[in-house]
Formats: sequence, C-alpha cells, structure tokens
Amino acid sequence: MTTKPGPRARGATVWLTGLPSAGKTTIARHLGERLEAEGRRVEILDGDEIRRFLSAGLGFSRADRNTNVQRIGLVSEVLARNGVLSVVPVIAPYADSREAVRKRHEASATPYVEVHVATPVDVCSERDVKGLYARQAAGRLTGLTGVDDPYEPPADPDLVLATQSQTPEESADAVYAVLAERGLV
Ligand SMILES: Nc1ncnc2c1ncn2[C@@H]1O[C@H](COP(=O)(O)OS(=O)(=O)O)[C@@H](OP(=O)(O)O)[C@H]1O
Ligand SMILES: Nc1ncnc2c1ncn2[C@@H]1O[C@H](COP(=O)(O)OP(=O)(O)O)[C@@H](O)[C@H]1O
Repeated sequence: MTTKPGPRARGATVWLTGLPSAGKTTIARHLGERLEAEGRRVEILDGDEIRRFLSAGLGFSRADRNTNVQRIGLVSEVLARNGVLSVVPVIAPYADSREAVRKRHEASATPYVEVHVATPVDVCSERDVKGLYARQAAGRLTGLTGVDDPYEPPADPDLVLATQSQTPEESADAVYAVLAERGLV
C-alpha cells in the first residue's frame, strides 16, 4: 500500500550534475517514476527541453550556461518551495553558478540536494548517447563539457554516483536513500 502525502509534504530540488552521457536523465526518470508511484508530485526539468523553450537562443559559452542554470534554478526553487520534488538533470559545469542556486534555496529554507553523477569521461565517451563525443573527436563540435570545455566537480556534494559500476536502478535508489535520510520522502 502506498500512502499519499498530506498537503504539507515538503518539496525539494534534486540537482544531478555531471558530464554528457553520465546518466543524469536516466537516473532522473527512474527516481521520478518511483516518487510518482508513491504519490508525490514530481517534475523533471530536462536540460534539452528547457533549452528549446525557457532558454531558447542560449548557447554553451560560460555566460550562457550560467544564465541557463540560474533560470532552471529559479524555476526549480519555486516548484520545490511549493511541495514538488523537482529533479534537475542538467550539466551545470561551473561551481559558482551551482553555488548561487544552492543559496537561492537556502534563502527560502527550501531543501536542496546536490548529486554528482561522477561517471568518468572515458565511460561517457563510450556511451555517447547523443553522438557528441564522436562529433567532437571528428572536429565537428568544440566546447564539449569535460573534453575541451571545463567541468568543475562539486567540492562537497550530498552524493557521488559511480554509475560505471551500478545499474540505473541502483543509482536512483541511492538518491532516494538521501531523500529518505533527510525526511523528504
Ligand atoms: N558543447 C556542449 N557541451 C555540453 N553539452 C552539449 C554541448 N552541445 C550540445 N550539448 C547538449 O546539451 C545538453 C546540455 O545542456 P545543459 O542545459 O544540461 O548544459 S549546461 O548546464 O547549460 O551546461 C547536453 O545534454 P546531456 O547529454 O543530457 O547532458 C548535450 O546533449
Ligand atoms: N548507473 C547508471 N545510471 C544511469 N545511466 C546508466 C547507468 N549505467 C548505465 N547507464 C546508461 O548510460 C546512459 C546515460 O545516458 P543519459 O541518462 O541520457 O545521460 P545524460 O543525461 O547524463 O547525458 C544510458 O544509456 C543509460 O542506460
């Protein structure tokens, strides 16, 4: 039997940061399905979809990535403050912009969970879900995060996932366990 949360169920932002093909989207989907099955309100703020609408026109310069991350951080904080579990599979390569998002959440006492999907770049490049690593290697793409563009790993994340030695279900369960420890599920 699943118990429906009361009207005062606490929301949270779960930010999954990591390289392209690290597993962010896959983990977000598994986690989202589990939380929805338990009756929680869940939103997955998918980076690609956001870039088609809310961040249309932005590229991958440092400034544009920061703008993108701040916009997503704002939307996620509003959702989370209103009881939604907001799951954010977005690269967010720069420590200062992730820190600004964390501060935005702290300012409203809204729970914020930072997960580093720490898949090594050679594994990501083998997975190459969208063919970006191959395009970069062929000289048809520059500025690929983790290859010829920076990725600043989180200094003090709430969780680090080594997805190269886990199934997606195991990774999602590890995130769920952090939410449970914090009393958010
Ligand atoms: N140059 C370059 N570097 C990184 N990623 C690239 C690039 N060009 C396109 N893409 C695709 O765009 C997705 C990343 O968008 P994000 O909004 O998550 O990135 S960021 O936080 O603004 O850096 C990212 O999605 P994921 O693969 O799901 O991470 C890529 O598919
Ligand atoms: N433990 C794991 N967690 C997440 N994805 C995994 C894991 N193990 C293997 N994978 C695979 O890695 C790929 C990750 O792709 P995706 O989730 O789209 O990455 P990202 O959103 O970070 O770009 C998928 O094909 C997925 O099945």
